[in-house]
Amino acid sequence: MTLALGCIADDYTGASDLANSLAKAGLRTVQTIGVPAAGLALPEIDAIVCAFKIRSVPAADAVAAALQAETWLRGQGAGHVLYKVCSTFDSTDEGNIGPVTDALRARAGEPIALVNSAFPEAGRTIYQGHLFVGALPLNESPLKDHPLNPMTDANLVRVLARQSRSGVGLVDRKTIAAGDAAVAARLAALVQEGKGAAIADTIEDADLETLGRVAMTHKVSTGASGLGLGIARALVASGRVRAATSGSAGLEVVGGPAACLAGSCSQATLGQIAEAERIMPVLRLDAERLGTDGIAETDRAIAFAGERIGAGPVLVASSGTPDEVAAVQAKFGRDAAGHAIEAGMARIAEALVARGVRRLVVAGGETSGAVVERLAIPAFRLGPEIAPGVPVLHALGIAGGPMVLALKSGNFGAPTFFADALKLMP
Ligand SMILES: Nc1ncnc2c1ncn2[C@@H]1O[C@H](COP(=O)(O)OP(=O)(O)O)[C@@H](O)[C@H]1O
Ligand SMILES: O=C(O)[C@@H](O)C(=O)COP(=O)(O)O
Repeated sequence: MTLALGCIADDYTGASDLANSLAKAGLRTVQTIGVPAAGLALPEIDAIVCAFKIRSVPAADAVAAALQAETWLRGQGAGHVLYKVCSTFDSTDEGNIGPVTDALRARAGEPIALVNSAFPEAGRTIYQGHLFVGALPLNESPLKDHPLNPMTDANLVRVLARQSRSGVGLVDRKTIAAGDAAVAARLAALVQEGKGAAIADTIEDADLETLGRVAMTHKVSTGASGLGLGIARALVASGRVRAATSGSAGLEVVGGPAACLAGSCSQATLGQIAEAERIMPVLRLDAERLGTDGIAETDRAIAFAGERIGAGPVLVASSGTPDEVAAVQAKFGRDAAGHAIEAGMARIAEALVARGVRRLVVAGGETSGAVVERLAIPAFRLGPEIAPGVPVLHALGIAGGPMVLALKSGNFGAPTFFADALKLMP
């Protein structure tokens, strides 16, 4: 197997979002959880997305994981490695986008890395280095209230510079509209100025196609699904990959009980939980009690779901409003609160799978990471798309028969997302 593209994703929902974009562009794609064990049989594929949970861990740990994956992906033949980050640039001044990009670039011996988190299909655009979420600058969007990485500056050149060893420059829209040679010349000029990373503007998919072609002339880049799409289209257009009619599988019946878990506190997920209350039993966890008496609170959820899953899907949610999140964080601290709640969600998932659940929907990137790690699923192949950036995932390499999951980025999906997902997970 020779890979056309190797990807390292900083969270699990982001990984499936990217894998979905690559598959839609015709690349045969598999998502692995970390670097897979040597024995895992992979089908003939064009791209691998190695999913990690390294968005909110200490920078040194994120760098170590990414470098390990880079070595493995290069060993599989990947000429280009894309570091997949969130389209809303989720990070703090400590990292981890800057430290990992610096490390991957140094490892590849490249003078500069293109960095672009745009995903126009999901409303993420970049102009003069400023990231917009729909019509709002990042710092005015709901991301300002993210429980782990509140985004308070829309200027990605500044945001990345604060967390990078290298200087950061801008490739503006006018340069991108002028084409590949103009972008290459701008990157060369930035290298002369001593910059090691370049934020690139993007308003529409055509910009991503230019950036994808230019990225492929380098060994490493950093971006979200949009840049992945640009790179995939460049690979197909250049003839390096023959596009499959569809890089993902169609609808497959798995059957058995279904459950949904929500740990995202995004506005989108809060709305989706409210909507789900119209069609399925919903248990709202007491987040504070998860911190003080996690076993009792998760036992309550396991009993609630266990009594009902025979009759239809159920939803268990820890999600809270910004004020509720602030209160829990004031009591336990930001990281400890997040860890305790994630551990609770993982325990509930494990118990529900032990009770026969084979169809599982999880909302939230960190939450999905905690759940998938606990379930020890080594890899996924792609199923149909539920919403932009959210595919159905078929578990590979597990015992106990087929299992499907949907790992939803907190911000993604229509208000009816939980029902939409279950419809495509029969
Ligand atoms: N009620 C709550 N109070 C405080 N933190 C919470 C609450 N519910 C969930 N969390 C934590 O908030 C974080 C949400 O992150 P994540 O799951 O990645 O969602 P998103 O996809 O929206 O970023 C997780 O660490 C989760 O454990
Ligand atoms: O790029 C994106 O927006 C998503 O792929 C993603 O990474 C979302 O992260 P979470 O919101 O933490 O799920």
